[in-house]
Amino acid sequence: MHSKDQISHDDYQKTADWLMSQTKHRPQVAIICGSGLGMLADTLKCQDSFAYSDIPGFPQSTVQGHAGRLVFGELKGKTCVCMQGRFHMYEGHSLLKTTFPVRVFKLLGVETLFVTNAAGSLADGLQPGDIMIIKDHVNFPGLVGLNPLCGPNDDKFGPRFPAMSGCYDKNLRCLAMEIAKQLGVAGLMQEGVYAMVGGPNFETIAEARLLHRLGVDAVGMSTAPEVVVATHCGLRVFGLSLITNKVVKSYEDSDSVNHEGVLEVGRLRSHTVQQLVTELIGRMEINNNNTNNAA
Ligand SMILES: O=P(O)(O)O[C@@H]1C[C@H](O)[C@@H](CO)O1
Ligand code: HPA
Repeated sequence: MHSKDQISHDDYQKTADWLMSQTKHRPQVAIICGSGLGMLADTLKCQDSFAYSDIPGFPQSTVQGHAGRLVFGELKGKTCVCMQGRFHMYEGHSLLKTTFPVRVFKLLGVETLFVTNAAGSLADGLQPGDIMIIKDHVNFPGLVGLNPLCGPNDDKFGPRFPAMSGCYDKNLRCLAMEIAKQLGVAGLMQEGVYAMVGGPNFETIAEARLLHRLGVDAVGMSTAPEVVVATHCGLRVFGLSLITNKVVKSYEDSDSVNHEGVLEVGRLRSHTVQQLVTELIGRMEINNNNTNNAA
């Protein structure tokens, strides 16, 4: 990794300190909103919000459907911070920039990270509009060395060789399914494996077939680097993929996916995703094992 790509502990701390000087909220939960899912942030009470362009050190969002605002507020008695817009590798950000907010959240005292994304389904049982609870991921860029943890390890955040088994918290996954039953939306939900590809192009048919054979249930262009960095620094993680399209796996199929269609399904399911996340945040216990929470 080139030294100009490095971000020092002080750089993260400066951004965290600036945010703490601008808001009284001390978040326990951080939520990253996927494409078309930014409305989650609108439900926070007593909001303080900041354009990414005003936050020292923050990258900028360039993708349609990612507003570029950090929103602090209360949800069901928990203090939250919500990213209305995330950063993707394909936008040209380094992976450390892509995941910059996650370490800032850690320094703000966050103990649980919620990640949401839009994804295409490979599993036959997952239809557009379904919601997949992420059980595990395949980090394709990571497997070939495109990993935000490459380069010198920052021991203050976590170990050189962090385990990734169990990185999607099992208790939260079970609670989410229980809540889905109570909300009457269990029929839309199942657990599955998410794979991150680099994008920005959608998959070829041969790539789709390969992913399917490898056991991938849904594919997207984000999330894995954020989860790797969150797990490295000890955050508990919960993830949801909104299935926005079926990935074309047949040469006979004339369908093709586009970003507008992805955003449209996001709008259609926004209410359900919002209900699920809100209930889950309300009912989950906070461990307060993030020592920075004293701030
Ligand atoms: O930010 P997410 O992962 O939800 O965005 C997905 C992947 C691409 O950025 C975009 C394609 O439509 O949606
Ligand atoms: N492939 C990759 N990323 C995506 C897709 C897809 O089919 N749908 C939404 N994000």
